[in-house]
Amino acid sequence: MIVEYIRYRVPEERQAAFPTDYARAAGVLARAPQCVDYELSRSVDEPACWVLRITWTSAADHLEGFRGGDLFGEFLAAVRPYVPDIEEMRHYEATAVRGPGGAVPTLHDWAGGTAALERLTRVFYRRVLADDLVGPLFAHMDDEHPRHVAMWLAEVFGGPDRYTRERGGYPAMLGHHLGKAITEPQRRRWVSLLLDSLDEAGLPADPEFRAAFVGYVEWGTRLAQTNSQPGAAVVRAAPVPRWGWGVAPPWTG
Ligand code: HEM
Repeated sequence: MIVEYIRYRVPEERQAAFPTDYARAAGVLARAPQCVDYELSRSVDEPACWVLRITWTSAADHLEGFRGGDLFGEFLAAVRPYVPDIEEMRHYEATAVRGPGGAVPTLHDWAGGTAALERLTRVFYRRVLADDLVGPLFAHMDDEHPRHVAMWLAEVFGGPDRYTRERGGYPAMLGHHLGKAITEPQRRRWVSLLLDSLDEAGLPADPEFRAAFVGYVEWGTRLAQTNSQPGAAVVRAAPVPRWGWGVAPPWTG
């Protein structure tokens, strides 16, 4: 993906029409398969200055696919009056310097920290061991297993990266599932036992937290199940995933 920034300084006489014309152009971007997303912002310090950010699937897709395609004529018709007002038009590549700020709590902190996740996994594995369908898979598990899984969840949910530093990170976690041949009924039981444990462990019950939690667990268990099949083609090295709030950040009233 590549990000294009277009900076405009729009003279007084064209400022009123600019947002309306760009709303028309945005309708074209919304239909363009090369466009991932876009955002137009206006400067509060200098209201004549506007910045349009467009994320394209690639620079070539923008320059050849979009500009050479059927939609470009319609796009250009909407923005042509403002071409002389462009001060900068460049493609930028994202760097590793990125991440969420402190304004939105991590799922780890919202859950109550690592202590809350340890409470959850203690309750969960008690239920797991008593379960006829998944219990036998865990018959030989270590006493520390619940704490290790809490450590994994803590890292995934934006807490300390202790599973990576102390337990071998993603490759180690993958290794625990290889060859286990987890079935779909077993995966589903694992998920429902974990979800049933949330209330008993006293984790937050707000819709946003529970939706994010379910999203991760559904994703993670499907990967674990796929990777556990004999002969599965697995991704052997990867960082521990980091899971966020998705489209519904925490409701703070
Ligand atoms: C989000 C999904 C999952 C996560 C985050 C997860 C996490 C983990 C972690 C971190 C370990 C290693 C613990 C350690 O370092 O000691 C592990 C081991 C294991 N997991 Fe999972 N797991 C998931 C899904 C599943 C599912 C769906 C099953 C089966 C129904 C399963 C069965 C096992 C088994 C059998 C082990 C090894 C137990 C032993 O040591 O004997 N996991 N899991």
